[in-house]
Amino acid sequence: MTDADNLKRQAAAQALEYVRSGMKLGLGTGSTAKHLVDLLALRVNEGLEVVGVPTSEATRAQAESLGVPLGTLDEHPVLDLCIDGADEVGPDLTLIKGGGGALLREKIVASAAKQMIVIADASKKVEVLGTFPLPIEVVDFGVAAIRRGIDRAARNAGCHGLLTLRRRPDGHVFVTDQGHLILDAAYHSITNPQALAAELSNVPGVVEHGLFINLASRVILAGAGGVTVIDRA
Ligand SMILES: O=C(CO)[C@H](O)[C@H](O)COP(=O)(O)O
Repeated sequence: MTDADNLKRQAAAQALEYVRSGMKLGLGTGSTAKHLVDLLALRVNEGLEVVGVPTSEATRAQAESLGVPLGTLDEHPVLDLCIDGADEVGPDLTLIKGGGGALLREKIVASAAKQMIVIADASKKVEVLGTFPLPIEVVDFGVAAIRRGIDRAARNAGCHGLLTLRRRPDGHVFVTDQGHLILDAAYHSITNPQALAAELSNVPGVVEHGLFINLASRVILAGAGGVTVIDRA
């Protein structure tokens, strides 16, 4: 396991301390969430009783293969806790998410949870969001016009930068679990995430964006110096 992987696993292990039998749990997506599901499965095999609601087909497949009981958000519209990774953690626990392309389901699941715990290695903590390109999920219709709408909206919030259509490693266009496309926005510095989030949400064709505001209640960061838990004020 690499050092970074080891830190991700430490953060995931710490998050499991907050999981109790009987909980309905949102299960995140990505390499850190993958550790969480691995560790959760070990606890389930020891007798922990939970129902997981996965945020992606990848997480569903992993959890299913490990024997974690799963349900849908339609069956469990209120979750006790959601545990997920993040691409950046900014001030007031604002987040950029969607590096793995699951932002839409992740935001729906996090919004349905009474509490969201974010797990990450400490390198994800930033003073200003935006070094990580902001994923913006759009419909597959009129993408050139949607891009212009996004550019206008971003300017209104003091941001500008290149939008890149996300592709898979094999060069094919990346399509989300919900059948949409992702534009990755290289804004570099998002000084007013609330304003940008509001602007982007008003662009026709934008399904969701990767700014998570007022959703994370706790962040668990694992670094060389140990594990730090930060609660939202
Ligand atoms: O938002 C996400 C997926 O859509 C992930 O949580 C985010 O990309 C972090 O991934 P990782 O744990 O692999 O660094």
